[in-house]
Amino acid sequence: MLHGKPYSFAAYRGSDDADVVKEALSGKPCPELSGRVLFLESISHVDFAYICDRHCAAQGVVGRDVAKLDEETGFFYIPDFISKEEQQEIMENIRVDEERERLGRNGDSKWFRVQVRYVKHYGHSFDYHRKHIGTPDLAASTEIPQWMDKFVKRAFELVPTVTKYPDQMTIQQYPVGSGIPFHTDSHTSFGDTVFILSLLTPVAMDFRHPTTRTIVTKDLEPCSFVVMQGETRYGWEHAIRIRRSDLINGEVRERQERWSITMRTFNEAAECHCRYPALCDNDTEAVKKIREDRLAARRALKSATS
Ligand SMILES: O=C(O)CCC(=O)C(=O)O
Ligand SMILES: [Fe+2]
Repeated sequence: MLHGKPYSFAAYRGSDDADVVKEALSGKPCPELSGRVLFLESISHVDFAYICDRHCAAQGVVGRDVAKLDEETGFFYIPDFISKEEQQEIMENIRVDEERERLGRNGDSKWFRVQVRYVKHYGHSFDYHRKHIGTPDLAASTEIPQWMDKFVKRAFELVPTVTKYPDQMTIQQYPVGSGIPFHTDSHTSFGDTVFILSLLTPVAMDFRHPTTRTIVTKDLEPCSFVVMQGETRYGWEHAIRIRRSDLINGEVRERQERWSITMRTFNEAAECHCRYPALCDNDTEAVKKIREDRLAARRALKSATS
């Protein structure tokens, strides 16, 4: 950037939107600027959620300045949700399914590496590049495994606000030192409830509020279960920091390999009408296109079957 030259920044929700604008405007005379030529460049590290939510807060869209996450704000934490024996059972089921799937597919695996962690999807896959539901071939199966059934039923019993049976599940393996960057689970990919079952070792999960930048750290113990709904699910981001240890109650705790199982419901309409626009992907060009494509597919199916 040259000194003494004026620059402006525009924030987009994703690089696809930024690319569309660049393609349409850059290097061309702009009638609104008396024909002056605009030169656009894109960068990927502006924290658009922060900028956008500051703007929304000024308009009173996001009102609350909370520094706590609890059941009132949609954060449910259930320690010892499963027993150590059940944890063993789950790890064994993961291993057995893996063997069966490998045999069925001539050794082809549905485990994928994302940064340093490994992920495997059931029911619906997730495309981390597009930040939305991925193609069916990337999922290990069209349903979530039957061996999770009793745990889902347990969640229904323990958390009365859980009302929908999940149809998407992701198993993740976190090697020591790995994590997941700050994100909110895509609003238009999934419904209003996200489950996290933590396996084998503990980890600190950070939640970040986009307006206040408050960080709330929750320690996720092995065998614990988290339900995220409402404000926690839609209005905060969450992350597991990329590091080899966590500071818990003033003590350094070395990390060990961790596993997790997350479950969600598929958002068929790909629409979201939440009160948290800064973290919502409802109005992005990419999601508008997804809605159009799904509608076209439904129409094509209808005309083929009528
Ligand atoms: O593994 C976890 O505990 C959380 C994973 C997560 O946030 C996600 O997959 O969206
Ligand atoms: Fe997440």
